[in-house]
This record gives sequence, structure tokens and C-alpha cells, in this order.
Amino acid sequence: MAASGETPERLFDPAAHGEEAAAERALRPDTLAEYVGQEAVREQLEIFIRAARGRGEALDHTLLFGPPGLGKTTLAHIVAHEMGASLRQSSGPVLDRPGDLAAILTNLEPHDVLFIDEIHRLSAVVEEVLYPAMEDFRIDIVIGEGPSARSIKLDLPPFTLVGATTRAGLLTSPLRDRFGIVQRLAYYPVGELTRIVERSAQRLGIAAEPEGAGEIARRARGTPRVANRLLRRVRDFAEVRADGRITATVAAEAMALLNVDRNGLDEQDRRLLEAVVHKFGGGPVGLDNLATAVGEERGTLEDVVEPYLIQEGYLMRTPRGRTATAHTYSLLGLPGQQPGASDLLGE
Ligand SMILES: Nc1ncnc2c1ncn2[C@@H]1O[C@H](COP(=O)(O)OP(=O)(O)OP(=O)(O)O)[C@@H](O)[C@H]1O
Ligand SMILES: [Mg+2]
Repeated sequence: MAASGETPERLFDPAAHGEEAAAERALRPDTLAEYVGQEAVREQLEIFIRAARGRGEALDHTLLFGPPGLGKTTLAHIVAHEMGASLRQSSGPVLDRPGDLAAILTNLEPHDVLFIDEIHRLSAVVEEVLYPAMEDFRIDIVIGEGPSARSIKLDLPPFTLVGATTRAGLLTSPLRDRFGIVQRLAYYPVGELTRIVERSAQRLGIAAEPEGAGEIARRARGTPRVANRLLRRVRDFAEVRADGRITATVAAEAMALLNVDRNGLDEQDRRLLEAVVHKFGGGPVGLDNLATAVGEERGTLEDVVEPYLIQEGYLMRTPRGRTATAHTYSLLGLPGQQPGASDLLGE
């Protein structure tokens, strides 16, 4: 979870903070049937879960990856629920001692789901414990120190490890290879996000017209977390400035006030695109230079800001760096320019 420490107020921050986490729990779907969109992922998981249950086995270890706020944690909960098992939750940075992991593993019940968030951040020593646990449901732990130290083997109940990461590329290959199921979550199209907004509105007792929900969905960066956050802010506006009902007009006015543009881009997105165009002649520009120019961390740009811009065609990743596109110029209201013109001039 890459939080942009510089701008905690960021409306589009795809990470959840503080009280938002509680708001999210209230909206989290419990079953696959309630999970909106990601059809391919859902269909496959449904089959794998049904098959595992039919055989009376634990589900294969499952790796979920994709940008923040798309529903990885939600899916982990759903997997446990659908398996009729409990979910134990931890995360890469928290699990820093092999003993902690061993304690969790030895307390699992058969078919339980152990969810490890940010699994790419596990330390090497902890990963070592995980390998035999995943493969043979067994751990080797060393007890004591020095000459009296001895290693004991413990059997574990069959369990399912669900790992989540925004950066599958950072997983070591021995770890990646031990997942039988690997699912990538993609940004949600507007239609699916509209359904998510409508569902959330219903749960929160907010009156939202379909067009109002659609306005919110269009600006949510393909991300359910952002859609739910915008919904809460638009509700405030609707209660104070209107009769509480979220119509298309109310939604549009609210978002104008929140400084969210028609394309769902915010300040940080625009700053990045402007830097590519104005400071680097449209690119190509290397990630490090770009990060310095906009005062952001490289990792945040790469995991959080860029993926959506790339998917929407506002930015291109080339072997030589980031490049503006024709879309970028029209977004910034600049005359059409040959994308990546400086590329043609040589360096
Ligand atoms: N497919 C979905 N249908 C309905 N709601 C969803 C869906 N996916 C996510 N949400 C909602 O979006 C919010 C964020 O989802 P979640 O916490 O699962 O994201 P995440 O991928 O784990 O993010 P992070 O990488 O930051 O941990 C949740 O409150 C959940 O209710
Ligand atoms: Mg999560």
C-alpha cells in the first residue's frame, strides 16, 4: 500500500486511512455473488472454490495482485467466507520474525485462510519458513540458540495462503511459484463502478439516482475505494446544498467543488502530465527525473499514479522513459503535438 505521505488529503489516494478503514468494512461484500465485476477472476475463483469444497480440501494458495483499492483484501475475506473457514490476517512488514509466522501457522484450523497483505515485503528469513509450509504443510523451526539449539518439524493443518500485492514483479520467484492460483485485478469499467456506487448508496441509506451514481463512477479512476470515498463526499454536499438526493447535477456540482475533473484526474495526475510536457518536452523522461520534478516517491508514481494514466492513454511507458501522448496534449488544452516529438530528434 503506497501512501502518498506528502498529500494526505488527496481525494484519489488509493490507500485507505484511519476512519475510512471502518467505513470500508461496512461496505465490503461478503460473498462472490455480491462482488461486483472482475468477471474472469470471479468465475475462476468460484470454480476453484467449489471444486476444493467438493473434494474436502483447502483451496490452493492464491496470489492476488493489482493496484490499490481494487478489492484484494475484500476477495481474501470472500474466499474464507466461501470456504466456510476463518481468515487470519497479517502483512509482509508486520511479520518480521519467523517465530511470529510460526505461531500464526500452528494456530490455524484446517482449511483456514491466512491472508498476507503486501506479501512482497516479507523478509527472506520469513519467506524461508513459508516455503515448506505452503508446499508440504510443515514448518521447521529452530528452538534455542547456540550449541543447545535444535530444529523441530511441525505438521500444519492444510490451509490456504492468500497473498496480496500491488507489485507482483517484486515477489521472489520461489515464492511466486508456490501459488497455484494467480489472479490479477484490473481497473473497473464505469458500468461496474456505477453498480458499486449504487450498492454502497443503498447500504448507507443514501438516495442516489442512477445518473448521479454514474457521475461519481466516471470520476473514480476505475477504483472502488475511490468511488466509495467520492460517494461519501458527494453525500455531504447533497445534504447541505440540496435535499440529500444525489442527482447527476448534484454530483457534478459537488465534484466541481472538490476539484475533481471530468476525467477523474486530480492535481497530482495533472502535475505529473504537465511535468512530462513542460519540463521534459513530452518525454521520454526517466522515472527518477519525473519523481524529482513532481516531488513524489518513485514507487508511488509507479504503483499508484501512473497505472491509471497509462491505461487511459495519458501516458506511455517506453524503454527510454515516460512519454506524453496526443491525449495528454488535448487534456492539458495544448495544441496537438507530435507525441514524443523530442524522441525523433535524437539525443
Ligand atoms: N468488486 C467489488 N465490489 C464491491 N465493492 C468492492 C469491490 N472491490 C472493492 N470494493 C470496495 O472497495 C474498498 C476497497 O477494497 P479493498 O480494501 O479490498 O482493496 P485492496 O485491493 O485490498 O486495496 P489495498 O491494495 O490498498 O490493500 C472496499 O471497501 C470494498 O468494499
Ligand atoms: Mg487491501
